[in-house]
Amino acid sequence: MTGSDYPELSSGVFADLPIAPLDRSHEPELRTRIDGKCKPLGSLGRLEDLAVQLGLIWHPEPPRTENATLFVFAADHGLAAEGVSRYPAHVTRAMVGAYLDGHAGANVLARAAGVAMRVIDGGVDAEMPAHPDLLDAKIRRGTRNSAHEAAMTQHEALTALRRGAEIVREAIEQGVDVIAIGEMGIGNTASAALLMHRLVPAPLADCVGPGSGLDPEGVARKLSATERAARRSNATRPLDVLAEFGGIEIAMMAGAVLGAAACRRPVVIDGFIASAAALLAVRLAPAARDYCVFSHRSAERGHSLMLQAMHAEPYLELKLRLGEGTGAVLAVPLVRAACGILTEIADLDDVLAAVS
Ligand SMILES: O=C(O)c1ccc[n+]([C@@H]2O[C@H](COP(=O)([O-])O)[C@@H](O)[C@H]2O)c1
Ligand SMILES: Cc1cc2nc[nH]c2cc1C
Repeated sequence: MTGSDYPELSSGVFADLPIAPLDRSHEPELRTRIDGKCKPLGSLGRLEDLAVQLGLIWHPEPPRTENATLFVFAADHGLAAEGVSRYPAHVTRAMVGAYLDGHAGANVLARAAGVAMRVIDGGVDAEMPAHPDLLDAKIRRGTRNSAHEAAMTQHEALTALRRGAEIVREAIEQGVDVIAIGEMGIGNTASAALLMHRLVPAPLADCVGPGSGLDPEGVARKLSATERAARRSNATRPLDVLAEFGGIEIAMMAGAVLGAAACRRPVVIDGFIASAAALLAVRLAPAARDYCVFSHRSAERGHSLMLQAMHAEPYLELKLRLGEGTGAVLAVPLVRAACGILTEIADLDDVLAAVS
């Protein structure tokens, strides 16, 4: 970690993991290599920029993208009691069961993309039965209701951040090349909207949307619940904003971004909620932005503005709004393709030499 503003982050898991910005001095050499490939100059468009990003992340080694893992962080939200979601809170634990059974949207899309998947209970509001594929990292059973009180203590928020970073660091040590992050948590678009409101910053009305499917009346109810939460605290410092408006899974995903960046690995960001976590990570450690690959533009209102705040242009526009990391895994084949530009496409000189 860098930034003396955050002595809390300079201890524990972050102490030995400083996040270095990418060394852009290697960019011209990477561009020259890509320009020398057997294709018209610039013809692979934005994939070439992604190849450069991967080349810089891995420099001086060639990039690797074979082993990709999606981390789905699950947690509940006290704010759900305010009627901010179309769906009841117990959907969170039901969906964790579906991931473990292997038949949820995330499982199917991850398999289609050749991405492994891990499920983390960061704070589901239930005693989850032990399961070999479920990582128990529960901080507490859901956050507190941020319309009435802080969602988390500073200690809980920091513990969740650290745990997210640790999970990713261990995975990287075991050979994961590409990290993808996603989430499950009924009510978490309200929490993400509050983080966005303070961290972009932007008016709440530009941050709050239908989430998993509220009608206009529901969106108005969600806006007034988030306004009540916002009136309770004027926090703007990222760690305070996180503790106030919470999201244990959001904290863990932010930690995952910081962990991936510290270990110099690309981290593929899913939709609205995962992007709020990336925004938090970037506000804590701006250099973490260099390691983020923004997968898709969610249909959720506010996502475009949030992406803009990070100067991010996502690769896919599929009107997805499922979450769970579904958009992130769909972008992994693009990440692998971009890697192949550097590592596999033949040089034009060699191709021409074969016919001369
Ligand atoms: O990723 C997105 O852009 C996205 C947009 C809307 C909803 N979701 C998912 O829906 C849930 C949150 O919706 P809500 O309405 O309960 O706040 C949560 O489990 C997310 O994974 C996800
Ligand atoms: C069924 C269901 C699955 C989800 N996955 C992510 N958010 C979700 C919300 C609902 C309601």
